[in-house]
Amino acid sequence: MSMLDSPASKYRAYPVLNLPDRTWPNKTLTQAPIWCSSDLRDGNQSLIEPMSPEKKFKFFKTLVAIGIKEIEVAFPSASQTDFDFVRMLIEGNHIPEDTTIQVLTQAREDLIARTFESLQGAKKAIVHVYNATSPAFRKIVFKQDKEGAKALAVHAAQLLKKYAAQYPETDWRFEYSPETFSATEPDFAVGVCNAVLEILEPTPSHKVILNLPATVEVSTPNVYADQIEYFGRHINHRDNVIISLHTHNDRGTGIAASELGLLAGADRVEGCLFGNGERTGNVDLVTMALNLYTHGINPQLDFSDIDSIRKVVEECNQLPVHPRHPYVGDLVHTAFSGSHQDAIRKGFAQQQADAPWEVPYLPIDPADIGRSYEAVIRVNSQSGKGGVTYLLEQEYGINMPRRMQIEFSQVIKAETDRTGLEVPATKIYQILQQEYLTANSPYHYQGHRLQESDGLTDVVIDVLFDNNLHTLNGQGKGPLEAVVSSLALDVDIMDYYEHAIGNGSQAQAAAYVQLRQGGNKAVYGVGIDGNITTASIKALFSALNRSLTA
Ligand SMILES: CC(=O)SCCNC(=O)CCNC(=O)[C@H](O)C(C)(C)COP(=O)(O)OP(=O)(O)OC[C@H]1O[C@@H](n2cnc3c(N)ncnc32)[C@H](O)[C@@H]1OP(=O)(O)O
Ligand SMILES: CC(C)C(=O)C(=O)O
Repeated sequence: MSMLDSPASKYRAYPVLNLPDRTWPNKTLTQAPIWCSSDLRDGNQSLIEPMSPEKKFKFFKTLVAIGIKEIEVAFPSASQTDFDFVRMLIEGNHIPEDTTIQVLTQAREDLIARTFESLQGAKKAIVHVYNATSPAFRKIVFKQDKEGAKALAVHAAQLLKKYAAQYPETDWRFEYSPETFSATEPDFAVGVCNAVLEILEPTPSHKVILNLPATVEVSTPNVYADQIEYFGRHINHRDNVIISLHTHNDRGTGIAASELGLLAGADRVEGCLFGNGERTGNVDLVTMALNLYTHGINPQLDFSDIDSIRKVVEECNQLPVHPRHPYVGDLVHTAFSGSHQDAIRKGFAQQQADAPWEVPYLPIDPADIGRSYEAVIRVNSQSGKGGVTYLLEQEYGINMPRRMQIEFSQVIKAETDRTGLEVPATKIYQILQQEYLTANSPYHYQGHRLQESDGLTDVVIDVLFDNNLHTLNGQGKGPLEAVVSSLALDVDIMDYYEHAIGNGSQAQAAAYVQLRQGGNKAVYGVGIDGNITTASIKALFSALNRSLTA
């Protein structure tokens, strides 16, 4: 078997809705939707090993801490484990006042009865019932016509009311999903939902949630948005209905579909953290929320410590989050390539604390979600001077002059080309030491004494040369000129730069000297010392030795 030359013989596009007066393309998002996590139900039902009660409880507490107020915690009629989990939450009084648990059931009386039993004693709860309504499901799974599918939904709604009446101590809310909504004829989906509403009689205080799933994503996100806008226009009791989105990601556009669905008038989003869920996953609530945040909208969810949340999710789902996953992946705030690093480094340098975020290539300030800046720049053979410079600045306080950045990045490039590996900051500093700070041959500086008179500096320098101690004498307008004069070599100083590393009594001076010796090409040397003059003299010898041994 292989791919078909003519896939139309096997696959076809789903019909699209004719909605020429659609309004959603001209809208923008201005506020967060109602969020509902389906991690403990849709997420859980798609795992290789469903979560243990302990893991579910840990996940539940994490969802509460994030600030999610509606949490689909189980499919209680599916298993004793799920049933017991709901009981544990209720009997253990683990549900915060401002949080509502939600549970799912098929539209079957035995399952609905068991579902209500699991919720006995809850202060409030959402019971969510579904049946698939699309032509394929009617034909293949249920062997029903349209009337049959509608009757199943209506009967389910009647059962919700019947069983809710048996547990009057609970404040009940209801949710109905025409499963496979996005593959259902839009007018039929509206018809089924209107019939359900006639039974459930929504009110302003007890709105009914109509959840419109892209159970399998079958079209481009604009088609889903048209379906949502059409639904919102035609559904009865619109003011007492919460339109909820539940997108999956089969075509890779689950987030786009939910975002466009919100533009099209939806009020609520169901999904899972980091996009876990059946097949390619449910819509990722974290990405949706942080997409709002990076447009300046408070998502009403807290991801200030995104890595701790990821840790819990990975542990509970036993699935890793991809290193390229938006906002949270290990590599998503990291630049390896030279031009990105250069722009990021300049961006950080120019970013004012209270100004709008404007660091190139970083759509979010990693610090806002608890990430350090450590991993923002990493160096390999794709990197340039910006990355090397950034790491030395950040990790070691070394701030090389521009021309030395160019020279030193070539040294690092030679290393990355040789090994093909990343070079971490520690290794970069080690190379700086080997190449510059310990360039002690043939002149190994031992110490010096200075004397100033009449605007001139006299210097006496002790150096090891050929393993013998030599004392050199020189005079000049400053220490460096005096040292150069002591050498009796053809040396021109081309560039000099110095700065402090750290502050207070622990501060050190870093000095950079570029010199040209004889006909050799100009090279840099670096010296670091507690004394600025000593740092400069060390830098001069570092440059001289590098030139003589080049
Ligand atoms: C898109 C979604 O994610 S929907 C949620 C899916 N989640 C799950 O299924 C997880 C939990 N499910 C389960 O544990 C089981 O499927 C149960 C307990 C619900 C039902 O188990 P069983 O009674 O053994 O039925 P089974 O799993 O084979 O389900 C298929 C039957 O349910 C019927 N069915 C499927 N969906 C529905 C529905 N929403 N309402 C009513 N009946 C339905 C099918 O037509 C089929 O009936 P048939 O046996 O008469 O042909
Ligand atoms: C039950 C429904 C909401 C569902 O999970 C889906 O359609 O994906």
